[in-house]
Amino acid sequence: MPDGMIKEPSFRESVDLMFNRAVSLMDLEPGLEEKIRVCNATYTVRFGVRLRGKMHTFTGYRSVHSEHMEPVKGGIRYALGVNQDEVEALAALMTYKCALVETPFGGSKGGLCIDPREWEEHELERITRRFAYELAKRDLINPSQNVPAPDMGTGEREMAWIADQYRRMNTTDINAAACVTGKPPHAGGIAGRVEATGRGVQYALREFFRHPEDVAMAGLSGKLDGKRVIVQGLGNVGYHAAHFLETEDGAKITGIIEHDGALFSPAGLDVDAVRAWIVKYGGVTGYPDATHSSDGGTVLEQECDILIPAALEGVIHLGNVANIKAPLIIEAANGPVTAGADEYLRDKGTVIIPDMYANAGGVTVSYFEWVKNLSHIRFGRMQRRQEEARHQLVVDELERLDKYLGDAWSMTPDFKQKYLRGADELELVRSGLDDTMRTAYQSMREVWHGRDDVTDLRVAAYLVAIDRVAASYRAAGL
Ligand SMILES: NC(=O)c1ccc[n+]([C@@H]2O[C@H](COP(=O)([O-])OP(=O)(O)OC[C@H]3O[C@@H](n4cnc5c(N)ncnc54)[C@H](O)[C@@H]3O)[C@@H](O)[C@H]2O)c1
Repeated sequence: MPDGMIKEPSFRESVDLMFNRAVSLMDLEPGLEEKIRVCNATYTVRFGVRLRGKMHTFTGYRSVHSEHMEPVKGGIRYALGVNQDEVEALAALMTYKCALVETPFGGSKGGLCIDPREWEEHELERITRRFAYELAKRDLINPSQNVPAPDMGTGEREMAWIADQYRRMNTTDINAAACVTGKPPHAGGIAGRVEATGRGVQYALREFFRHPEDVAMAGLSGKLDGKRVIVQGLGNVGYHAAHFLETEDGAKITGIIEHDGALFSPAGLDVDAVRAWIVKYGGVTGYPDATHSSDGGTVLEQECDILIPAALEGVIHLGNVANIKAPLIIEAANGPVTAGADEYLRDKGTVIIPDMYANAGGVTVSYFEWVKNLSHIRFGRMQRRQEEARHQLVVDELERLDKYLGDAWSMTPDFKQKYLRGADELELVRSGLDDTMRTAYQSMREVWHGRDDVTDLRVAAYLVAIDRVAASYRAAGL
């Protein structure tokens, strides 16, 4: 967070400032700008759970930023610092993110003030079920109105509890599984959701590096191979991004910053080994094959090619921005750069791939999961229909061969299966995600390069997103 000396806007104000910068370049009809910007409603709940012999009171939030499309969508965060300003900022980012990647949702976000590490699993289950009950009875969890997902401090396990709680409260709702996404595969989830946000970060970087002019704007050249990367937060998003970049693109992860300090190794860290150490010991302290610093901030400021903040908001602020050396920052976390730091970096020429695009992989694959749940059909099978339509001639030919060859098909089972059953779910999810990340990048890029008054990707992303939200308000006649 900022040094005490420097007063910066809150997270929500920071998001609004970025929004206003984009709106000043648009020609929206009077009143529409405000309607889009404001948060529609935030529900605060305080509930008690009897644990360890006494009653504990917990505070939670669910904020609905925009219902221009329903259901609204956004994760549930478990962290001690959760507050109304934060959930409203995150809900607003969800509205713009969904519009940018064209998932048909409004924006929402929730949070519970809790340190999950302080509680046993069975205690967390009781707390989560009670929180889910409080939200579901007000339709703040509902397959057609409000669909949560994982965020910091939550994952598949919590989503399975939430889905089960909703199902118990709505036993006749045939679409109950679609009330939340990010569920484990055996509880209605979809392959590839856990990795989705980090995978999306990788796809976003691959798309960026497909455009040498864009790469040159960051003062870089070449491909991802050999690029020095520093990652802050080796949780769900940071780990998957770092793991895929290291193992599939040849990037060198030179720094990893965690809650208890940071590791640095110019030769490159073994991401899986660091992750295993964190899982075992709760942090990076003591990890043997790197230089350890108890002050994570020093590694954030190290030389590198790509900086990936993947933990908290507001980590690059007016107090440290002058020391940030990375020429390219990809915002895997939501809001890691404050509005003031953003302006400083823009003036310096640092290229920032903004959060609303960079971490949209999660909501994209959540959309696939929601569609899968509502369709009540195995995802691969549904996709097969499209495949078949596209390859109708091939399918006709296969059927003809089927009749002709009969049992002889057993000689080529893989070939036949591939065509007649469709690709497997993970393959489909990954290709759908890749396609989404490419298309969204193109839409931002057209604005970035196509308008003289647009000099950065963040404002380009806001322009595309706000334009789409405005169009849906106009269409609805509001
Ligand atoms: N999970 C998702 O699908 C998803 C989707 C979109 C955006 N995001 C955003 O990505 C960010 C991370 O989410 P996540 O799901 O990976 O959370 P997570 O809880 O899985 O991981 C967060 C990691 O950050 C570390 N951390 C905490 N405080 C830190 C500090 N001060 N310095 C360095 N590291 C610290 C934690 O120890 C943990 O390893 C958040 O901003 C979240 O809103 C997550």
